[in-house]
Amino acid sequence: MSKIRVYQLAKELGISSKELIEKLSEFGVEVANHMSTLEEDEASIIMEFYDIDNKKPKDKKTSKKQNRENDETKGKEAVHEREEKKQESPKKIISIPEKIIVKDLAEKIGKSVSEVMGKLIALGVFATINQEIDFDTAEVICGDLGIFVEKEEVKEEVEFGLEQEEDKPEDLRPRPPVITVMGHVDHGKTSLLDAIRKTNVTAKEAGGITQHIGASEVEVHGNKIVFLDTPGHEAFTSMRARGAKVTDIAVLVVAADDGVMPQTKEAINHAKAANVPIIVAMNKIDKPNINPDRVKQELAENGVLIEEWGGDTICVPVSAKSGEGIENLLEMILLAAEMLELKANPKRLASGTVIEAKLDKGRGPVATVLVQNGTLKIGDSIVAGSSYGRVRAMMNDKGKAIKKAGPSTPVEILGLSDVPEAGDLFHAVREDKIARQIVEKRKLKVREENLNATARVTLEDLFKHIQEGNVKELNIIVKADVQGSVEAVKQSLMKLSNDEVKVKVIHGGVGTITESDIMLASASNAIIIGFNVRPSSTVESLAERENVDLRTYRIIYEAIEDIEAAMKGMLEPEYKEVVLGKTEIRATFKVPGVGTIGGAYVLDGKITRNAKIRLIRDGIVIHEGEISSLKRFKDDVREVAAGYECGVGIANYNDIKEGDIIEAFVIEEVKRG
Ligand SMILES: Nc1nc2c(ncn2[C@@H]2O[C@H](COP(=O)(O)OP(=O)(O)OP(=O)(O)O)[C@@H](O)[C@H]2O)c(=O)[nH]1
Repeated sequence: MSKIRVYQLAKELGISSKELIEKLSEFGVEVANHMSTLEEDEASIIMEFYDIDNKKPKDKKTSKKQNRENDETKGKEAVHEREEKKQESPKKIISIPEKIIVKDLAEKIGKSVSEVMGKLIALGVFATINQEIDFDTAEVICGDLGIFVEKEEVKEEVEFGLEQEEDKPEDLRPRPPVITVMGHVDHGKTSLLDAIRKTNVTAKEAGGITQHIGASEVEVHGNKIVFLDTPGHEAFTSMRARGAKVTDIAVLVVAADDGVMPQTKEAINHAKAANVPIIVAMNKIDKPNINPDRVKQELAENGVLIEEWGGDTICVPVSAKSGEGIENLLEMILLAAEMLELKANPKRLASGTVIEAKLDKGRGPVATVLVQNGTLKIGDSIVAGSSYGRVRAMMNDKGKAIKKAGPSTPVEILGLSDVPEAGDLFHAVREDKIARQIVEKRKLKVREENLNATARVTLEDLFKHIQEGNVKELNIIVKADVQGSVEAVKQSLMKLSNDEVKVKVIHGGVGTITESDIMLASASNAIIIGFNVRPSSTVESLAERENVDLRTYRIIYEAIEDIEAAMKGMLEPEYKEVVLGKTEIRATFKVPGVGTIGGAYVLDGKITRNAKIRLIRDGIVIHEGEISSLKRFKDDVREVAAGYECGVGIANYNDIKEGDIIEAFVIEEVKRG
């Protein structure tokens, strides 16, 4: 038997937890309450005392005969109890939340409040009728009352009314397909999108200027098709990674003169992984020396078998340059969409995905959203990722203000509190309050996750995170003494990006490392790099508390080397710096033939004669070197501890001023575990 909770053991013994707690106390085992855990030996003392079969305390004087009689009666009772169970209806399991108010629990399980409270008191829990009890306690009480309960999975959606009820079949209407264009670089994705939009410019839209909002609608014989403007499988997959499923059909652009290339293969795999059907647009057919058959062969080799070769993938020859085949491609898209029977319910509250978002100086947060179900209207309260608000204005892809947007409509919206991220899902909700509550809850969750130290990136374990696929972006904050260094570091760091990890400098600035830098790093899981700047002790301890990896360097290339090595899993910090303490210069004295000596006070830690030091003025390192003399009164000393005064001389350095801080440190070898 392993560890067991008091209430569980009480249940096994068929006694109340209160009774068990009292009994445990008699045996010298003090427990706090019914939820306390008992060690194996503690539990076995009690098990020995109680006869588990009888569920009664053992009476040592009971004769064997009596025991036999007891057994017989017990047998009879058991048979009777069986018979009784047969007549009972099957037990229902009641779902209750993580926390529940006493009277709500009573109502839920169909018992009187006094009955529930009675059980609570028996457990040693003195809760009032309006007080909350946790699931574990509720489970025990319900168990005593012969009711099975299970923990309710409270989904945010359900809690806040985002619950997606099944649409009724009669409410469903056909909706336009949403297309992503993918393919190898230079095979003509952008040209194809442009050509498609051009074929669609009607005389009414004079000048044919298409507003760039992240997605555009084209109309073919009265049917709409929506194209996402950001071509490429990276955008497609990054959305998908965020849980958004936006694309109905992928158009795979393959240049007829080039064939299947590495990114074509990637695009195929990404579309397949998402279960999105592919239509091949064989582009550049206007060019001489093309070989469509070879391209089809290569496609087949990569798992895309086109119709004329017995497969089910449509292949349309096109030229984005001359416009040839574009109409045909659009018709084929409509045909394929028809097969998919895409439907949505325009009657419900809108939901969909954020396609693009930015902060506009004049208009505030601007987001392009694709409505995927329901109808979005001006004035609707919405929540998108960690932002919420009311739709103040809506604009379609032609730049026209609109009042409502149905399924498969891309619209630019104004009115959000913050800039959401591409790939965030959005929902219209019944009232502002709900939107706000959802966002507050989401932000709290993000913060909690960020506080989870194990999720933090440090250079030491960066490689491991990369290999496990946990890190796709390495966020870095750069602080330096001069702007030139900030820029230089930023540039060099960004160049370290590779296929697996994007190195991103999320913030850079001149000056010492501040508390706000630490909080930014903490919220964005970033590493802080400082050049010739030192954090104050307060900032250092905040970094420690927030588990932020903070590193300071004197030479730029050393930082770059460290990060590069960390990304390759070869970081070998054989030595590390250990700060001994900080000493403040309170006066200076010129000593002829020696130089400037600082009259100093050790603020924290200690200063030692053989330590290395750096001289810090207003958070900026102005000198790094060694101590030339350390004295208390007239005597040379090896070290001076916090709270004592001393005289400090710095080797070959005289520019010491009142208020300067001397940070003493030693270099220690790091034992790599
Ligand atoms: N002859 C000919 N050239 C084309 C055609 N389509 C595109 N091009 C040319 O091919 C080159 C690449 O086209 P893009 O549309 O920029 O290709 P892309 O796939 O969007 O490229 P990235 O955006 O860089 O990935 C450009 O020089 C186009 O003018 C076509 O149908 N015929």
